[in-house]
This record gives sequence, C-alpha cells and structure tokens, in this order.
Amino acid sequence: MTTETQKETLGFQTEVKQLLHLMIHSLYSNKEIFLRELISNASDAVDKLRFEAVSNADLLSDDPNLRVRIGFDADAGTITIDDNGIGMNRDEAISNLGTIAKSGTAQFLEQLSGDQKKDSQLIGQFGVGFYSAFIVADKVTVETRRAGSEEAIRWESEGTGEFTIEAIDKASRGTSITLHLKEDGREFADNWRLRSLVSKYSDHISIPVEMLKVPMPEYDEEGNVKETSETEPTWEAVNSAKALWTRPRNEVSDEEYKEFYKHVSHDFQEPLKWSHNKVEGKLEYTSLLYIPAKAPQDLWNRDMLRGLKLYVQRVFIMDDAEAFLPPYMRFVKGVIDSNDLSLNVSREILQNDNAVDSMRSALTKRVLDMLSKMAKNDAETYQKFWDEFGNVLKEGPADDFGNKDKIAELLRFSTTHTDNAAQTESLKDYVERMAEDQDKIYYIYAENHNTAKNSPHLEVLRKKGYEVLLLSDRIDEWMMSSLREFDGKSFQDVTKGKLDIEVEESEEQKKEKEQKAEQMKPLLDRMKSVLEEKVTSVNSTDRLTNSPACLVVGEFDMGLQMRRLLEQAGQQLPESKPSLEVNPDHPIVQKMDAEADEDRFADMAWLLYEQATLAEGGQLDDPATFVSRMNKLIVQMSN
Ligand SMILES: Nc1ncnc2c1ncn2[C@@H]1O[C@H](COP(=O)(O)OP(=O)(O)OP(=O)(O)O)[C@@H](O)[C@H]1O
Repeated sequence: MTTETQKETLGFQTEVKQLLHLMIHSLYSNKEIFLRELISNASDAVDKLRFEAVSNADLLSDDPNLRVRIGFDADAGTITIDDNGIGMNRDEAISNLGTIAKSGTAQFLEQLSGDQKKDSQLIGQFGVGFYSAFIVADKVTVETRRAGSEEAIRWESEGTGEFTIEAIDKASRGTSITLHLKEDGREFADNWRLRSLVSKYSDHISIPVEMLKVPMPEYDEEGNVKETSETEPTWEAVNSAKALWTRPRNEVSDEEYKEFYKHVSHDFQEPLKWSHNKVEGKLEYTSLLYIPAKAPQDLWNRDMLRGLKLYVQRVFIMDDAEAFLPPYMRFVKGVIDSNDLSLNVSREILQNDNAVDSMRSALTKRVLDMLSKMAKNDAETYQKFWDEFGNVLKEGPADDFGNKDKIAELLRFSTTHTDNAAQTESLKDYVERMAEDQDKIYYIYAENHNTAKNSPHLEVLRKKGYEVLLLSDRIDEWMMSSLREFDGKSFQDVTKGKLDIEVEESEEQKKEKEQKAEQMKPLLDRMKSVLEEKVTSVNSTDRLTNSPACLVVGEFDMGLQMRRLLEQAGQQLPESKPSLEVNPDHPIVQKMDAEADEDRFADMAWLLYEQATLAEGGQLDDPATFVSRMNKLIVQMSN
C-alpha cells in the first residue's frame, strides 16, 4: 500500500466545529496567543516524554536534548513549531486534535452569545489550546511520531469541518506543526516578532525554545558588509529555559508569574494572587500556588479535575494531583515540586503517603494565609475572590475541622446590616457591631435571599437592633452545622428553639404578659386541636411584631430547609413537626379568639399555619384547599 492510499478524511466532533467557528470570530483581536498555546503544548509533550523516560530511558537516547524549535518562511507565509517530545500515534492524533475531551463543553458552548467581547473572555477561560492555530492559519499541518514508535502520521486541516490523516516517514520522534498563515496572519512570519512573542509569553518554559541564530554581518576595512562563506545555521535559545518555580522569588517578575499561570492553568486571564515558596528541612519542596480570577464551569462539582501539577525533582509526574489540597480548595492552580517523593509515584500512593499529608496541611495553611492577607490588605480583590469562589470555601468548615476558625474569618455574608443580597460582611464586622446586650450571632436560612430577608422570624431582632446573617445558598445550612462559635459567640438559628432575647420590661408589663398568656391558653388549645397533625404545639410568642404566626423547630431538630433538601434528594427522614408560634397582639389572632363558629375558626387556624409555611419558603401539601379556604374567607368578609 502506498502512503497516498492511506490518506483518510475524517470529520471534527460537532463541538470542535462550533468552537473553531466562534474562536476565529471572537479572538481575532488577540491573535498572537496562538504561539503561546502551541509552545505550551510542546512543552507539555516534552514533560510527558521525560516522565515516560523515567521507566524507559531508551526513549530519550537518540535525541536527548529536549527543546522546542520555531522556524518560519516569510515568503511562503508559514511558521513551524517543532518539538522532540512524546509525539502522537494515529489514534491519539485523531482523538486529541479532532475532539474536545473537556467536561462541560456543551454547556460552555451554549453560553456563548455572539457578543465578541463577552465570548472572547469566556473562550479564554475555557482554553483554546491547539485550535488557536486557526486564528492565524487557514491550513495547519501536524507531522508527528510517537516516542518509541517507527510510524509517523500527517494530520492536516483547513479548520472547517474535517481533517485528513495519512502515514508518512518522519526521521525523529516528536511533533512538528506548520501553520499556513492567512493573509492577515503573515505579519507573524518574522524573526523579531516571533522572538519578542517568545520572550513575552514563554520565557518561563523549562526547556529551550530555540530559533535560528541570525548571523551578525562582518565588515571589511572599508565598512562594507563582507561576503561570508555559508555556515551551518545554528539554533539558539530565545527564552531563559529554567523552570520558573526553581528561580528565586526576587528574580521573577510579576509578568513572568502571570504568564506561567496561564501555562499551568490553561486560563487566559490573569490570576488574582500567587504564593511562591521553597521549603527546606524535614521535607523539601517548592510550591507555586495561584488563585484564579474566574471560576471554571464545573467548579460546583466536587469531582471536577483539580489539583496541582506535580513534579518530582523537576521531572513532570502528573497533572491534577489532587492529594495536595483539600476539595474545598479545588480552585487553586499551580505547581508542586517535591524532593521527597519517588519518580514512580502514583495517585494511589499519593493518597496514603505521610509526606504528602504533611505537605497538604502546610499547603492548605499557605492558601488560607494567602486569602487572609488578601482580605486584610486588599478587600476589593478579596471580594472578587469571594464572589467567584465563596461557595466552595463554604465547604471548608465541614471538610477541614482543624482550620475552621481560620476559614470562618474568611467567610462573607449578606446580613440585615446591609439588607442586600451581596455577601460582603465578615463575622468580625458582625461581632464589632453587636449590641451591648447581645451575646449570640443570629442567622436565618431560607431558600432565597428575599424569603430570608422578609421572614417573620426577624421581626423581634430587627426591633432590638440585632443583626442577622441572611443565608440562602444551598451549602449554607451544611456550613452552619459545622460552625459552633466565632470569637466566643455561639451561632443561633432564629427559626429554632427559644430565642432568649431579653426584652426590657417593667414588673407591670411582665405581669400583663403573664395574664395575657393565661388568657391565650384556651385559644392556643383550640388551635392545637385543629392543627394536631401538623404541629407539636401552638405557643404564644413575642418574637413577632407584624406577622400573625411563624413556624419554629426544636433547637436540636433539623432545619426545615435542610429537611426539604434531603427529602427532595429521596432520603427517608424520621417524622418531626415544628411548633406554631402566634403573635398575641395581631388583629387576626385577636379576632380568632372571639370566633364562635368552629368551622370558620378552623379555616383561620389552617390559614395561619399555611401562611407561616409559605413565609419561610415551604410548600403546601394541598395548595388548592388553601386557595379555596382563603376565597371562602374573603367572600365572608366582604358580605
Ligand atoms: N505538540 C504536541 N505533542 C504531543 N501532543 C500534543 C501536542 N499538541 C497537542 N497535543 C495533544 O493534543 C491534546 C489537545 O491539545 P489542546 O491544546 O487542544 O488541549 P490541552 O493542551 O489538553 O488543553 P488546553 O485546551 O487547555 O490547552 C493535548 O492534550 C495533547 O494530548
């Protein structure tokens, strides 16, 4: 069979077609990033080869000097990025360069709007990788040979719907990518342009990125350029070719840190903060941790690929090594380079290794410190962080008991102080604002912010001037179940148990209250007998001012929201009923007391119960009966 007959045409996965189309149209103002992406891939390919060579040294032996080379031909309008890394076999080329394996791709594509500015940001966050070649090229040719294999292939595409693949001869392992530049991409086939892009974007790459040396002209005695004899072209490194994290902190510029972040994270945007540390002593390792500016699509998913790029003594071992940070820090990106682990370390070994455990707890502290410092010194940036990642950090108190006090300081809440849904207030702020006679931190949890904010349960606290945390994120109830106290003050759910709020009252008022309670008793008993199946008791309360009634669960019972969530998730829970608390001063309650018609009394009692359920975001078992009951009362009232 000749090489020619082996040429096959295959179609791109639908998502690739969509991405290519959108990318070409939304990234044209930032064309030059293609070079960074392709060099980054080449460097990853070299890292992978180095890793495989740990157990199979032969892979390296014929061509041991790992590097990326960039060549160009201005007349032909081409640029070639050539690496001697791991290469790809036929199947790998088809799946790696014809599909997108990233999770959440479909949702991501759905979010794109056609608005160039917004889309380019989103695409940047998603990472375009190899496909960015098509921003500047109308044809891309990839020739590649996998290390350890004799077979090589050529992959070629014009970036529309399909690509071809054929067997070729290739003298050495690795991948060579040739971009046939579009008319408006030809500016890049230029020596100085390419050199400056390499310094700008790829200086931190740990292997040499080489370009042909441009011979310096020699002059004769009269100052004319000497005709020199043709010499072998020589390659020279254009970058500093030293793994960035191995350099001392004071020798790395902010720009370099930012570029390196883009390389390890595949994120186009700049990170919010980073922390670079070399640890010496019992354990020796270097870490470079970044806090990104934007959350990825699947951050909510605790199983998303996460973790640090792991190196052992400068040799790349794996991406997404998740053992070095707890799940609630899954937003952190970066590198860890250890001198204590073996080059053959596997994910399983990492899970059960004492050195890894120690590193994990030190790195966790480091991230918490980085966030604390940011919160203290740069509240605006911290707020940006919180808006993106707060919901993940909220898993912290339950996940990481040992650090829960530190995490508590980092939490931000919406509270009745601002009455705004934005989560901007810290517990420290709250405690500083606490009223003199207040000894607890009050909170309410509801399905959404407005339900929390307008809950009848807040009435007495608002009257007293006590601030209440307004919680409405799904994770909040779980988080609060792990937070016992802050700064010596315990947390109190305002919908649970007794509130123990001291209301200043004279002896006379106290007496009056007792009398009123005594008078209320028959009414409460009547209500209880109507609502028997729904509530454990009906009590008089002074926690309400404007509303007639609210539901309260026992101090140690599960909150009503949590119960609903678990029931929705199909869990069988033991029966537990709330109690109904009624406001003795409310006109409806007073009217009920005088109601002689037992049927009408029952309707009113049910309505109070149902209102209270709705007000805290609950659902009625029988909404139709509620509506007809209400209509009946309205008709009676208007007669
Ligand atoms: N020079 C190369 N040598 C070997 N394999 C490569 C090379 N370039 C790309 N690949 C393979 O193609 C895959 C897809 O590359 P692509 O750049 O699209 O995605 P990525 O690098 O995995 O992530 P990102 O899209 O965030 O850059 C890579 O994961 C790698 O397996």
